[in-house]
Amino acid sequence: MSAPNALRGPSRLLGPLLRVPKSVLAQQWVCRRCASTAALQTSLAGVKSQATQWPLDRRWQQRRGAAGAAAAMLEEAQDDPDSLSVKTIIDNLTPEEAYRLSKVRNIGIAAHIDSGKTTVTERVLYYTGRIKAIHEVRGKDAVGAKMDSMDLEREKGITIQSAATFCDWVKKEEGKEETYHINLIDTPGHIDFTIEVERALRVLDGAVMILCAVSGVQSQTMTVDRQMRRYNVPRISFINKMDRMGANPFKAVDQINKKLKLAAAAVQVPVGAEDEFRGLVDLVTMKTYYAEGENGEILVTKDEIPSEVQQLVQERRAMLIETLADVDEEMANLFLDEQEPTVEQLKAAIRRATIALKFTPVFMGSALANKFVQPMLDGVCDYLPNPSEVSNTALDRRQAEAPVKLVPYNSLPFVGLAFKLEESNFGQLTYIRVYQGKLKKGLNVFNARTDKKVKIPRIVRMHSNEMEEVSEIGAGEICAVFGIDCASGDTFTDGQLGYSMSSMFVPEPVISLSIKPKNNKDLPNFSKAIARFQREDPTFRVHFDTESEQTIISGMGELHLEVYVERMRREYKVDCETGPPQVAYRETITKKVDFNHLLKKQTGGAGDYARVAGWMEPKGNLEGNHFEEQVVGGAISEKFLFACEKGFHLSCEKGPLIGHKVLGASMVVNDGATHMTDSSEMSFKNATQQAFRQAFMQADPIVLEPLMKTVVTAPTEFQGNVVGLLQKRNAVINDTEVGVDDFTVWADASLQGMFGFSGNLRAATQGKGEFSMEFSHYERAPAQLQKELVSAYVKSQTDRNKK
Ligand SMILES: Nc1nc2c(ncn2[C@@H]2O[C@H](COP(=O)(O)OP(=O)(O)OP(=O)(O)O)[C@@H](O)[C@H]2O)c(=O)[nH]1
Repeated sequence: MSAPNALRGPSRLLGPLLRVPKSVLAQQWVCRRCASTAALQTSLAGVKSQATQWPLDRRWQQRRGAAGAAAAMLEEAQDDPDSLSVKTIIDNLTPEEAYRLSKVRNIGIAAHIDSGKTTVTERVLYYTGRIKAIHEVRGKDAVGAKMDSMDLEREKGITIQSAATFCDWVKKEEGKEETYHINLIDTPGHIDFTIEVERALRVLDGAVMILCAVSGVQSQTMTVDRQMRRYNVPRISFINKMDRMGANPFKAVDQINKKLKLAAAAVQVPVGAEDEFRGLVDLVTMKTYYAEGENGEILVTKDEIPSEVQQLVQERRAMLIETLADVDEEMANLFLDEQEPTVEQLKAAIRRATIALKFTPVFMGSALANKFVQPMLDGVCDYLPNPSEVSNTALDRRQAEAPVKLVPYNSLPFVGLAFKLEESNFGQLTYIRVYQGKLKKGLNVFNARTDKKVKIPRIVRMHSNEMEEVSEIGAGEICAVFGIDCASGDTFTDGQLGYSMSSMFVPEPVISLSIKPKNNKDLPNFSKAIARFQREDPTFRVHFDTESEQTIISGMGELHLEVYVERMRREYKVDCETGPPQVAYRETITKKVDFNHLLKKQTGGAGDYARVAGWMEPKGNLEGNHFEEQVVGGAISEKFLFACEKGFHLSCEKGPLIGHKVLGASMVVNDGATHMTDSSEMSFKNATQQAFRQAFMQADPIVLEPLMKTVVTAPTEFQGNVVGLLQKRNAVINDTEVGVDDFTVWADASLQGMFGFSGNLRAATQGKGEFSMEFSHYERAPAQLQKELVSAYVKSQTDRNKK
């Protein structure tokens, strides 16, 4: 049996847009080979037609009465752009709804690898009474932290999947107690699992950015900073590991200001340092806290500020006020009038500036030493927005995709976004952020992409891998539902609204491997696992390469793919064989070339006739490819030109030089000829593909390779070893920073050159070095590498033709 035509060629890492129909076919093909129709169906279900037919505006008009004042207000607000402010919405909330929302926080915890996200989250759960005992990441009791529920996470001591939980924090202030409901997502730090951070930040209203008190801003801090900016997520910062030798929170504050270019100021000053770290002075209230109790659960507040930090407290408080005055008008006025702000004025200014994304207040503590996670939790309540203070919009597909504001009223029609899928023992679990209206058990909801109606059978609140069943979830909250078939990023509405929300940013994979089960009897489980992983993780891609007859998995890095191979073994009992990792090369052209190509075949019956002429040239950038027709006088009719364009895009999927995708090529067709009977869409498509191939090869084609931003950190004594390792791999070192006991190197390195680096680094640093790599851009491959790749491709083509 031969593979479908469209799939001929490896097209290793198919792009997300063009890929949709092709990957469906690819999955079909993989699944057919694996003889698993169940897997085929599930794979297909994930990538249905993008075309959406909206249900008519059926009940909306009739229901307006029922939705009441809120709906009328919203409609008015949508009609009048000036009234579309968050303030209008808040001012019109009923007191009950305003109160409910003011006590909700949806937050994420994001940071560089090993900064202590999971350890902090464990303390949050403990202090809020969600768990009864503290267990450590890689702890001696072998239980492991609550949020690292996967065995693999506990063994490796890293977070692989983000985990959601919720808790109630009773904030005590001046004898008053207020309970806040916090939905929290702990995200992985490793760049290979970056999609988990993307999707969490897409739906959260605020974040806690954790930094290590010794290392400060690290490479992944910069990545999460970019991600928080991408989704406009306000953040507070928490400097963890204050107990470590060399801890310097103010260096980290400085780095947030300078490296992240975000105004930051400490809102606390430590009392004692490193293993003597014992207290904190709050610069807003000017009170001192000490942690007592077996697990630091008792916070003792004192009015006196210890004499040894009094001067530092004055300096740092002045810096806090000055920094705020730079970003907040009210504070600037007080500052200019030389007035001392009150506690309320300071808190209000920090809150305004944080929510306006202009400032981050910096808290500090040591999660492992059970010190001062509670004041950070107060900071979440005081300074991060509630759901009604964040602007969320959808596109109204019935109104030419006009942006519409989503309002967290319970009484409005339901709108929610499925941001994460996970297979559980009870079936597919879909995490949903409810933006508007209520999600109720038994409610019929419509998937905005497929327009399919589904009934919500079960709603749960997640607590890591445990769940609590609920009958409804209010606007502005996060939950998970069972039994709905959808893809990550799908919008659900109750059918009255034609709304669709933007999905999260999905980075392109850069590395691939061939994979097959060691044992043929495992094929059905293998395809089941592949279908599941693909559905859950949009950065994990699979296609079948018809030339090598291999299944190819692609992802964000070696660790990413390793984890899936390991999960296949553990969760599906399938041992796999994998090939060496492959790089997602690209091809492009470097000069302009004219073409004039005639396809003419007469083999009895209807022939093939198509002539296409024009030119190919570099597009000027590497963002996709470009096709244009400039035919005058009807030399080629409209429908044949459409076929030419199709031929062009097909050619770009598999370049003539080494069979990888083409980037940055532009093709203009400005002339041609048609035959009365022998011309067809097929002949024009084929003629364009042939012209493309010839012109491409004359246009000095080159291979592009992915360059990776690489950051290595290790104890200073290993600096020579690490630099030597990087140089051996032809990395270009851009910067080095030597800290108290660690040093960090920033380098640009080719992905190919970095294969297997983690093993070498481990050996060269006694396992103490760590590194991260993130795709930066494509760059021309060295001539020798291009030569090798071209000859390997030519050989594989010749071998194939001989078969
Ligand atoms: N000294 C010290 N070590 C800490 C502190 N907090 C966490 N650690 C340790 O740092 C290591 C990493 O902690 P995790 O909580 O797993 O860090 P993470 O940021 O969740 O890690 P990833 O999700 O894998 O990026 C563990 O060995 C912790 O015990 C702290 O306050 N002080």
